[in-house]
Amino acid sequence: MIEFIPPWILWLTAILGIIIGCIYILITWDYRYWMKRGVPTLPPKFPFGNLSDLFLARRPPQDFYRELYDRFEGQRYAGFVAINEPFLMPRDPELIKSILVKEFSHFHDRGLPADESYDPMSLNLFNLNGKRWNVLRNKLSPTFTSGKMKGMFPLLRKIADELRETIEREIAASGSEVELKELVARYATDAIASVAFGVDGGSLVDSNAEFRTKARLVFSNSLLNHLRTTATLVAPQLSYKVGVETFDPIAVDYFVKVVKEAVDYRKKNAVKRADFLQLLMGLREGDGKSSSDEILFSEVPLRNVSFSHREGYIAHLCILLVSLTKAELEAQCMLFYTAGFETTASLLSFCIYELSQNSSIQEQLRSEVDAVIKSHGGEVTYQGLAEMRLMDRVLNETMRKYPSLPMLFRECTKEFIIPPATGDAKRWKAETVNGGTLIEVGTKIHIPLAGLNYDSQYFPDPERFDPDRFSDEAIKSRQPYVFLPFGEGPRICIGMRYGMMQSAVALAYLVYHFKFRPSERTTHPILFDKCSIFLAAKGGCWVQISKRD
Ligand code: HEM
Repeated sequence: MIEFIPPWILWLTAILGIIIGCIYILITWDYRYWMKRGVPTLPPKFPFGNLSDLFLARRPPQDFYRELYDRFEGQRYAGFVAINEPFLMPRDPELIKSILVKEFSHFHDRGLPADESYDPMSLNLFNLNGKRWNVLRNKLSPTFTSGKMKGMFPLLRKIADELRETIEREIAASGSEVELKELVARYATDAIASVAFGVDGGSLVDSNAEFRTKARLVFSNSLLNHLRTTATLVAPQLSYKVGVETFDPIAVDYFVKVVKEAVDYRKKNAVKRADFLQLLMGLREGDGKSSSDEILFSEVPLRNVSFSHREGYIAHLCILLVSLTKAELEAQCMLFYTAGFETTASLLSFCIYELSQNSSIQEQLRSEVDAVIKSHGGEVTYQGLAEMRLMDRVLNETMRKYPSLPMLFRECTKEFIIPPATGDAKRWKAETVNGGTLIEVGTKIHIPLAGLNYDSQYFPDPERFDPDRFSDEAIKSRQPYVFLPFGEGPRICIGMRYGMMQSAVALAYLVYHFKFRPSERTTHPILFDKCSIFLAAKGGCWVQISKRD
């Protein structure tokens, strides 16, 4: 038979065989990485390692990380492989604290690509590493000071009122059954457009406004988008090598155009606003004095810096003096735009879904909102929001049950040894360093938020929606570092306070004007979308909404 096969086919088959063989060896080379170190693990499978279910969208990311966490009950940490990159999953809150805070100098990066030649959008604060991140973080921190937040408040209130009007229109046109996720995403999109860029997003008025349709592209739950996000987050090195882009290129083009027009308009008309875009424009033009840290830094004379630190000091100073490039400015805008709506939309929609299922909590919250609004002259005010204690607990409990991201990630940037603990299983001496585990530079860390949030030793009866878990006493009596919806340490979410305020304003409006009941279109307990690394309900988040009398 073989003589009938043309030789070129034989050659091609042989070459293909060799290529596949090489890829196989390359990917599986380190599959015994954790086993060799005596770290609890599961056998990886070609080609996705331990993350096949995540990559192939066989299980929602939230459920996936929860199960991975639960399988290693009693262990302080476990090790896995994402395609060919080893990652550590810490379970112990003390170890988590070390990684995020105490030993931050060993774990200051997320290990994501940040390289203009690969993708200019990767130069954003979330991706940036080391000193570049540090400098930019200091420069951007003034975006959400208390003063700026107060300034944003009237804008948010106006958009929350537009949300109310839109829901009323929606009910009048299509009945009381409403899909909330998209509605509140439109609110959050318009809010960030207005407070950060001074632009009218117009997506509440028109669901097909370009600002919204392009935003949808970034977080669409298509398999392709799922592969892109998952690969960038959990196997960044490989994604970098194969050129996976950070955001959808059509959305990027549109948004870059919007930012350019806004910048040109402000320059041409000498318009200045106290917002994020203005801050960035100042940095772009070299007016970097807005960061208090920077001023502090430049005021330290060189002679006062110890000799061993001079090199770092000078390097730092040089970076500070360099203003933001055009690509850096656009990358920050794109990140703030996208970070601002998906997380808030997820939080608000799950929150209202839970309120629709728990009518007594809904009523208690409504009583609180009514009372505070009444005591503030019939208005939702900045001060009034701070007085809504149950509101804060309800939002926190929502983030416990529905964390936007199923895990936090870091990369080890300086060798670290996890010290042994008394309860650790016995291991061969050769596997350990002074009885501890050596974490090598480049090792990725995935902190399983979804697992911690449902661990019954920290949150008894975890499926129950119970805002009292976040009363002052309950927080005090709980082990710290088990609830981290915004992350922790120097890389904590920069938009945390704004995200909470934006959600609270909308929730106050919604609870004040409407009542919510369960809809049969969304199951209870909720099923999550398998194709979205950001937590999303499968088929949307439906509730029955009626106007209050
Ligand atoms: C409810 C709303 C939000 C949630 C739940 C959320 C959650 C998170 C989480 C979990 C992280 C990773 C933190 C870590 O690794 O320790 C993060 C980082 C970040 N978030 Fe948010 N976020 C929200 C809203 C926002 C908003 C409104 C913005 C901006 C307008 C924003 C901008 C960012 C940025 C820039 C980072 C990267 C910070 C850095 O690496 O220095 N987030 N967020």
